[in-house]
Amino acid sequence: MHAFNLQPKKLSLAEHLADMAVDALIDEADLSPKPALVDRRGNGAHTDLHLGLMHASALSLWPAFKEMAEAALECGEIGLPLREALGRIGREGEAAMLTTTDGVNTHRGAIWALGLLVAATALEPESNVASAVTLRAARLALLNDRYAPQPLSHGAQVAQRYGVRGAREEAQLAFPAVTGLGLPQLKRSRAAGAGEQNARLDALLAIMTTLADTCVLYRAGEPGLQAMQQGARAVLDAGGSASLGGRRQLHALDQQLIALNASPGGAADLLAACLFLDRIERGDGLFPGVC
Ligand SMILES: CC(C)(COP(=O)(O)OP(=O)(O)OC[C@H]1O[C@@H](n2cnc3c(N)ncnc32)[C@H](O[C@H]2O[C@H](COP(=O)(O)OP(=O)(O)OP(=O)(O)O)[C@@H](O)[C@H]2O)[C@@H]1O)[C@@H](O)C(=O)NCCC(=O)NCCS
Ligand SMILES: Nc1ncnc2[nH]cnc12
Repeated sequence: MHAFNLQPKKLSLAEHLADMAVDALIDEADLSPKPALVDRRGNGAHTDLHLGLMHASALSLWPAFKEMAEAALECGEIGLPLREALGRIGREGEAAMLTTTDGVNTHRGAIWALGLLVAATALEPESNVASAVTLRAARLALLNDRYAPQPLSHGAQVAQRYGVRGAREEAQLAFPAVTGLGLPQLKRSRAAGAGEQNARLDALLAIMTTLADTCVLYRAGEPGLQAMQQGARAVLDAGGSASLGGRRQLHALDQQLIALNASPGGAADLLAACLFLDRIERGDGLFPGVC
């Protein structure tokens, strides 16, 4: 008989989904070199963020993601009770994040996107194709949470000023930047032989080519958004991040966005959503060992 039990603990579905959401956030944070974002090299365009803080923030969200999955399992269907439970848990998750980061907004958009996707997966784990999961998430996002405060957030200010779609609409439309751009690019770059890190960078860039990132608009206006979209397109047109030409364009984009103080935090959140959905689609350990 062994002194230690070496059998891995069986995870509940909710725990497993929370693990996958946190893993996606940590993989996003670690991915380097991302233009103007926090990564292994440094803080990008941020003075108040660093990699350790992004990791701590991601880990602080595990209980919220688990609770969101549990709420979905308990409710069992898309409806106002589940939407309002997710809103409450999301707000508590935001509070936990802000306590961990001493008030710095690290993952507000990610709580929203991944929270909806975790709940949508838990509702029907066998229906794990990205288009089906995002459709369920959209149906949840379309419901009106009566208890949601209506602060004049950065996203709301920018939406008023420029008439763009922000994080709410991205979810309500079933995450077109993820299913139409990020995920297909991730798969194309892998198929073309790019290494995993470069395939993920290409997926981020594909999202950046068209996203109305309200973080960029708030910090750097329309010139910042144009620089982000055109610069990301230039990297992909030059052969992507695995090619020498693409790498040069990526370096130029990083410099340009930092000079403009334009950090694509919304695109980073959607890359995390993309990595989460990729794992869900592949069923990475989702069913065996899960109780
Ligand atoms: C519905 C909400 C998403 C609120 O949305 P709204 O647009 O009103 O609010 P914002 O506070 O602006 O947050 C939106 C965050 O979403 C990310 N984002 C931006 N553009 C997009 C986009 N086009 N599509 C998808 N996602 C997008 C972005 O988050 C990232 O950036 C944050 C860091 O931003 P940064 O500007 O650097 O930092 P700040 O401190 O805010 O400003 P600076 O002073 O530094 O310039 C970081 O958090 C990333 O995650 C936007 O910030 C939703 O949040 C909501 O209603 N929540 C309530 C609770 C709830 O219902 N939860 C549901 C649980 S499922
Ligand atoms: N890596 C990152 N850098 C800055 N803001 C972010 N928001 C989400 N991920 C981010």
